[in-house]
Amino acid sequence: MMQHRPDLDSRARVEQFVDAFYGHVLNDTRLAPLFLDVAAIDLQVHLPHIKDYWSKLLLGERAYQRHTMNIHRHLHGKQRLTGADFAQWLALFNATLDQHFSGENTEKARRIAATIAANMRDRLAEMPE
Ligand code: HEM
Repeated sequence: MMQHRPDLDSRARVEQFVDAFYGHVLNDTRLAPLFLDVAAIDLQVHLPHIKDYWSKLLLGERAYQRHTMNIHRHLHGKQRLTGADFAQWLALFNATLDQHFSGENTEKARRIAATIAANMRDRLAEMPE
């Protein structure tokens, strides 16, 4: 029997999703070093921003007001983000959704992530070496 999976329809669900997604990302041999070595993020600071970000996009919360593109430009300046990096990021994002969530907002999250990832990848690719 197909297990019932909840939708990303509350702050608590979005937080669960982000924690599960980062569980994958921070164990991924391609992506983990970008977070832990290149950017050397403090998870206690970073994760609340990511939770605010997805709560804004999926639930219309207003807390997130930061310039995500500039943050990735800065990262890209330290170590170039490749098409393969973006493909892996998106694969883990979708795999996390497949495992735990389903429904309208879950599908919306897939569409938004794919659009923003492609846009970010293309804009960064235009940056001079
Ligand atoms: C190759 C793919 C990606 C990698 C390796 C990556 C990596 C990172 C890293 C290392 C940071 C922390 C930067 C810092 O604080 O110095 C960050 C921040 C962030 N990323 Fe990404 N990212 C990727 C794609 C994306 C995409 C596609 C999105 C959105 C759909 C996204 C959303 C964010 C957000 C919201 C922040 C938080 C910025 C803040 O307000 O502090 N990232 N990312």
